[in-house]
Amino acid sequence: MKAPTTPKRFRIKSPCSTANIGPGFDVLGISLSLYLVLDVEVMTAGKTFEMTYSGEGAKDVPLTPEQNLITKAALYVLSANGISNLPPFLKIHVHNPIPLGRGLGSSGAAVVSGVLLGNALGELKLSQERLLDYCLMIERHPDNVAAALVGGFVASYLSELSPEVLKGVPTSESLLESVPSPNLPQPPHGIGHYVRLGWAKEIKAVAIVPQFKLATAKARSVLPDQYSRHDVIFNFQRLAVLTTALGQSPPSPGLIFNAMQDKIHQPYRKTLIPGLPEILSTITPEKYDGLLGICLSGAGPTILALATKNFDEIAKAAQEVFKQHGVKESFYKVLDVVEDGSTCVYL
Ligand SMILES: Nc1ncnc2c1ncn2[C@@H]1O[C@H](COP(=O)(O)OP(=O)(O)O)[C@@H](O)[C@H]1O
Ligand SMILES: N[C@@H](CCOP(=O)(O)O)C(=O)O
Repeated sequence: MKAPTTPKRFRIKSPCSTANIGPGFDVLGISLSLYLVLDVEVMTAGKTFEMTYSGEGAKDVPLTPEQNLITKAALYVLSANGISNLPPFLKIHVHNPIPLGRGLGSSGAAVVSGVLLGNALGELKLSQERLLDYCLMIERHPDNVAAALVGGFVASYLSELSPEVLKGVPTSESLLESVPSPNLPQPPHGIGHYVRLGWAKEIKAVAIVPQFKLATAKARSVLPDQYSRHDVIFNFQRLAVLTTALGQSPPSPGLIFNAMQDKIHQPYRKTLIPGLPEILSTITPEKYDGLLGICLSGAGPTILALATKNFDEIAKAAQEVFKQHGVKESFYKVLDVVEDGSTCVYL
C-alpha cells in the first residue's frame, strides 16, 4: 500500500460486550459502556510503523502488526481485498479499558475495531453486513462481535454453510497465523444474521470482575458436544421469554430471574469459576430489591447482574461469595447498555 497524498486521522471506537445472558449461549450479546479506542494517523512521510497502547493488557499485548489481534484483523481484511500490507507511515494509539480474558468481549472489540481499521485503511467501504462476515471469520461465535459492531441488545445466528463452501474456509487460528500473506480468502457472503431487540432503559448491567483470567477457548473446551432434549428445551423456553422480557418496562424480576437460568454452558463452567453455583443461587430478587437476573458474563469469569437499583449491594454480595471461595480480589463496574455500536470517525 502506498502512502496517501494527504495525511488522514481517524478514531475507531468499539464497545465491550456481555454474551449469553444465561440461556442464549452463542446467541445473545449486549454492548456496554466501556470502549476500546484506536487513534489512527496515516501520514505521508515520517516514522514507519508505530503502535502505542494504554490501559488493560498494556504489559502483555504485543505491538507488532503481525502479532497484535487488532492489526492482524486489519491485515486480514486488507489481504482478502488484494492489499498486502499496511500503509508505510502509520501511527496507532490503542486505549483499552476492557479487562482481557474476563468475559467482557475484549477480543470481540479488538476484532471489530481491527476489521474497521482494515476497512478504513483500504478505503474499502464495506457494508455493515460484510464487516460482520469479516469479524466472524476471526471470532467464530457471533454474539460478542454482532453486539460490538451494531450496538444494543442483539440476537444473532450463523448461516449453515454447505460442505463445498466450508472447504474454502480456513479455521480462525490458521487464518490468523497466515496473516500477513497476500490474497487470503474472503469470507463467504452473509454468514452472520442479527436482529436488535428492545431494552428497557432502566436496566443496568453490573459486571463483577474477579482478578483472574479465563481464556474463552479454555471455557469452551469444557462444554460437551451433545445435550439432552430436556436441557435444550429448558434453554429454548427461557431464551424466547427473555428476549422480550428485557424490553418490557417496568421489567419483571420474577419472569427475568427464571428466564436467565441455563443448562447449556454455566453448569459445565462452574469448575473454572470458584463460587459460581453459590452466586447464581443465593443472589436473588427476593434478597436484593432491584435485581432482575444474574449469570456468567460471556465465558466468564465475570458475573453479570441485571438490575434497576441497589447496584453496589448486589455487586458486593457477589464479591463476598468470591472471597469465601478464595477469590480475594475483584472489582465491579455499573455499565449502561449502549446503542451506537462501533464507529469510525474522521478527525
Ligand atoms: N485490545 C486488545 N489488543 C490486542 N489483543 C487483544 C485486545 N483485547 C483482547 N485481545 C486478545 O484477546 C484475548 C482475550 O480474548 P478471550 O479469551 O476471548 O477473552 P475475552 O472474554 O476478554 O474476549 C487476549 O488474551 C488477547 O490475546
Ligand atoms: N458465547 C461465547 C461468548 C464468549 O464471550 P467472551 O466475552 O468470554 O469472549 C461463550 O460463552 O463461549
